[in-house]
Amino acid sequence: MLLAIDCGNTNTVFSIWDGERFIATWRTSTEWQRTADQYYVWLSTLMHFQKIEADITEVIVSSTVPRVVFNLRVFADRYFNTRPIVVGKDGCVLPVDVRVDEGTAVGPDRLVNTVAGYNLYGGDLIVVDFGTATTFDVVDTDGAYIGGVIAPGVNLSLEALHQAAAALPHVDITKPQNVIGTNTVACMQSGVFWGYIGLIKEICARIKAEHGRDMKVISTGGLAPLFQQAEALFDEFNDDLTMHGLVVINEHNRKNI
Ligand SMILES: Nc1ncnc2c1ncn2[C@@H]1O[C@H](COP(=O)(O)OP(=O)(O)OP(=O)(O)O)[C@@H](O)[C@H]1O
Ligand SMILES: CC(C)(CO)[C@@H](O)C(=O)NCCC(=O)O
Ligand SMILES: [K+]
Repeated sequence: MLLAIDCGNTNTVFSIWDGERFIATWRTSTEWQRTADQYYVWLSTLMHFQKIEADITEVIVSSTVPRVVFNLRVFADRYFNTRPIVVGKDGCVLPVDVRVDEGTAVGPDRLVNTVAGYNLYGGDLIVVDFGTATTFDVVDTDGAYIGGVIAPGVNLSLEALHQAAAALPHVDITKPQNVIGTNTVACMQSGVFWGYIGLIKEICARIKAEHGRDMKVISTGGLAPLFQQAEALFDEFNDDLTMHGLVVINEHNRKNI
């Protein structure tokens, strides 16, 4: 079975793929100090608790945080006796082209989303991922990653207001009833929520105009449904998009060996 690991700047997700479906998914915070042994204690405890008996023989990693990769390599080697495939590193071939400025290190999560989007929905896509940052990945007709947009994440925007202004509290995102807030929290939620609706609409419209072809908009990440509920911004929502991309890239590389 395959263990797929998606490390974001905030959270790391582990999923076990049995060849047909994901039989389990667990989430932990991303901490570069965590050792191989700590990963194993955490993972084996959860597997035991949920009575999951998986014979893990393959590991694939996508990490937006370079420092965690070393310990995840040790983890795969020590506990599953396998060399992991690491997206964006030597030994990992992508099934799609990457057409960006020379020397640009595209976030591996964006490459994985591109592969997943093309595999599931075909070419000419905008993939919107609501993580620490909100990214828009543009997928060409042939599946190539051809660039995109990086915007501050939703929670990051709220946190930045709180950090920078003494009188602004810590606030969670929600869909406000009105645009005109009548208290501080409602004003902040309105700014970020409706500001984000505008940001998504404007960026997608401009990408479509620049690309000059019809495009589907695919969303992923926990916050996508919140925005979709206010306006039909996305053609599809797929919460497992990144994990699906890791499975596709793993199969592509194991075949190529
Ligand atoms: N309604 C909601 N209100 C506030 N936060 C939410 C809501 N729904 C989901 N979330 C948050 O969204 C997060 C899931 O997003 P996702 O996994 O895509 O990004 P992340 O793990 O936070 O970022 P990264 O991948 O960059 O580490 C969860 O951590 C959760 O806290
Ligand atoms: C933009 C993030 C932080 C989103 O997770 C990640 O994809 C990243 O660190 N990217 C590197 C720069 C780039 O993708 O062009
Ligand atoms: K993510």
